[in-house]
Amino acid sequence: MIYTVTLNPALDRTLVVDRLMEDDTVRVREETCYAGGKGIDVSRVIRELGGHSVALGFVGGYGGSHLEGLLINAGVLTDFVRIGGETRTNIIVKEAETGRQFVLSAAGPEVRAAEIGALYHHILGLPDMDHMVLSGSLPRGVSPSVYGQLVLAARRKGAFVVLDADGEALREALNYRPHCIKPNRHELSRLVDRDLSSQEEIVAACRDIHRSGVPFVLVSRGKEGLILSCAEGPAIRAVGPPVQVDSTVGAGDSAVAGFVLAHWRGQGLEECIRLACAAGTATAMTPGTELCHRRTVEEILPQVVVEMLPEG
Ligand SMILES: Nc1ncnc2c1ncn2[C@@H]1O[C@H](COP(=O)(O)OP(=O)(O)OP(=O)(O)O)[C@@H](O)[C@H]1O
Ligand SMILES: O=P(O)(O)OC[C@@]1(O)O[C@H](CO)[C@@H](O)[C@@H]1O
Repeated sequence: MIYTVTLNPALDRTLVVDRLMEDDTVRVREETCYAGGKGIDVSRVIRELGGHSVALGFVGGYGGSHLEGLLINAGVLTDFVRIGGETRTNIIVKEAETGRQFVLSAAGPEVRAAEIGALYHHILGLPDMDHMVLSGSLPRGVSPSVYGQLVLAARRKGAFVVLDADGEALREALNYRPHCIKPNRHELSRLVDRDLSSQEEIVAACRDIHRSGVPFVLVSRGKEGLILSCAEGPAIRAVGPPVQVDSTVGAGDSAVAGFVLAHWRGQGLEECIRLACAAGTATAMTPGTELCHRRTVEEILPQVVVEMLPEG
């Protein structure tokens, strides 16, 4: 089974307006609400692509019940720990006239130490853990060392662990050797403490990370696709076809979902990065925080160009 962990889930509410204006009523033309947060997005895309996972993490209050209900309706299995605080709502405002999009990300509830302990023990007791995806920002009250502890727990249970985090949380977790991390270029630059722009610089940074015991680094690069750097063997690059982009929110999570699902199915690394790229590209074509559609992913899949990079 694939498990995903979202420590700070969110209801993602997208409001479409004609144009934001000061000192006047701005009417909302359309409104959508999805269960969000990075690990939850991964679970939703895995389901859309025909796979199964269990979404873990913290939910609380009416927002938490709403989020859980949305996931159940979407056919996503859930096994959350309930907390005293209220699950956050993130607001995305899209201006129909200009195409501009504003993402307002809420801090979310404070999580108590006892609640973190409950999640940790819950994870230790889970059966059949093949893959574990740890994704997203940390809620208030949770120390940056938490991902390291969760990586360790999942590794002890024999899982292949994928981590999509940033800053101190990512840096600390590397000591516990997740099998794969998924930074974008900016996250990778922060991690190695130097500016990375060219493909060669990115691959060299990944090589540094392999030396700390992480066998795979999947770097997402927006419309330039993805690079999968492997501790053993050449790096692989995937680039999708040109598409009409609407909103890239959730594209990175969709790429993680494609990679993990293909890996869970036992497919080779080239097929894993191909599905990652197709899912990310298909999500970039949907509005707001809507994620990819299976039919679009299947159309894009054969158009993704996958190639081995020369070893340097
Ligand atoms: N503008 C785009 N055009 C085509 N494909 C895109 C575009 N943006 C993203 N993608 C696809 O989605 C993948 C993941 O996107 P991106 O690199 O933006 O991840 P990210 O920065 O982690 O995103 P987020 O944190 O918003 O989920 C890319 O590697 C690419 O395959
Ligand atoms: O605040 P975090 O945890 O970094 O990210 C949360 C979030 O922006 O990530 C997803 C898109 O990647 C959205 O569903 C959600 O609102």
